[in-house]
Amino acid sequence: MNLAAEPKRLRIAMQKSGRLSIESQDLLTSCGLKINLREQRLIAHVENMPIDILRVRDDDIPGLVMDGVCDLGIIGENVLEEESLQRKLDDDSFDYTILARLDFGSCRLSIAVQQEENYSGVASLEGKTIATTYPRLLGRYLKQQGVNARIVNLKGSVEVAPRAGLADAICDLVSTGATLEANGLKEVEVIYRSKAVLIQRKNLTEPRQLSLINKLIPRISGVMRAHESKYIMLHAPRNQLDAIIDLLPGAENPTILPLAGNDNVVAIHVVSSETLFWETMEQLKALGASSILVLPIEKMME
Ligand SMILES: Nc1ncnc2c1ncn2[C@@H]1O[C@H](COP(=O)(O)OP(=O)(O)OP(=O)(O)O)[C@@H](O)[C@H]1O
Ligand SMILES: O=P(O)(O)OC[C@H]1O[C@H](OP(=O)(O)OP(=O)(O)O)[C@H](O)[C@@H]1O
Ligand SMILES: [Mg+2]
Repeated sequence: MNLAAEPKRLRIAMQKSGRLSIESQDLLTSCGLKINLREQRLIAHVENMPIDILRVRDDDIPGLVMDGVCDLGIIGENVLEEESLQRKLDDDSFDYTILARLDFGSCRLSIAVQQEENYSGVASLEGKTIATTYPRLLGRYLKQQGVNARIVNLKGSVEVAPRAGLADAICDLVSTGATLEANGLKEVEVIYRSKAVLIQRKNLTEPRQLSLINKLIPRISGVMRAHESKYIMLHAPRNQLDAIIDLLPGAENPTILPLAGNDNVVAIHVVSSETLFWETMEQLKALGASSILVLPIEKMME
């Protein structure tokens, strides 16, 4: 067998274990990739497509894609942007393309100070020490704000730095704010908002790989659209049809079906682009609707 003539398998890097790993894997699985992750291996083969999944620390993913070791990567924008800024400073290459902004990994990079501190704006950080895992993003923000502060680069446990006397403030990822609260800190400035993204390396030219990517992208959009959408079914009295349809979010073209043996009631089926809130369900019920079902949608293609 002539191995050199074998087309290369597409390599996708994703986080092995952490905040992005389950959703990255679920996304790929929902796109039809059969991934065998039973073994704790670095590389997992996709059984039904010429794709390999590399499972690594998230910090390594931007570099693996920028250096062309992997073709695609799923990564938080915060880590991607930090790596890009670092590479710019080092005069290193930092080329990539964002193929899709994903619907998970939402968080913000924020500056926080001790709860009892009298914070009066970003200027009050002048001359202070700020601990962070994101020195380049923080450095860029402080420069834009014209503030001189000392940045202490920590790889973890940033939130304990003020109490440990290592810093006056921190700059760390926040989602619910529970970590800050548990450590006696308050969020005072949001400096960056992040989501997970799918990135592609530059200079990817192999036709078979490009056609695989062109197949994956609409599937990813379809999965994300399905996550946002719901299939709603209900029974409605005919004389309240208009009022009921008005209450259904995104129900431009509902399907109206007759019910056997009852001319006064119809079934309404609708794909809604939004969640149906309990309040709306209660209003529907008050208008005489019954048997209201809200179902998740697995896949969508238009
Ligand atoms: N609280 C959060 N809520 C939502 N997304 C988050 C949250 N914290 C982090 N993220 C996103 O998930 C990414 C990975 O976070 P995680 O905490 O798993 O990283 P890590 O500890 O550096 O993992 P690794 O061991 O792979 O280096 C972050 O870079 C960010 O994009
Ligand atoms: O605002 P919250 O909802 O509390 O989330 C914020 C925390 O989440 C992340 O850490 P994670 O829990 O992933 O653990 P890690 O510090 O080990 O990465 C992040 O580094 C914060 O510490
Ligand atoms: Mg990491």
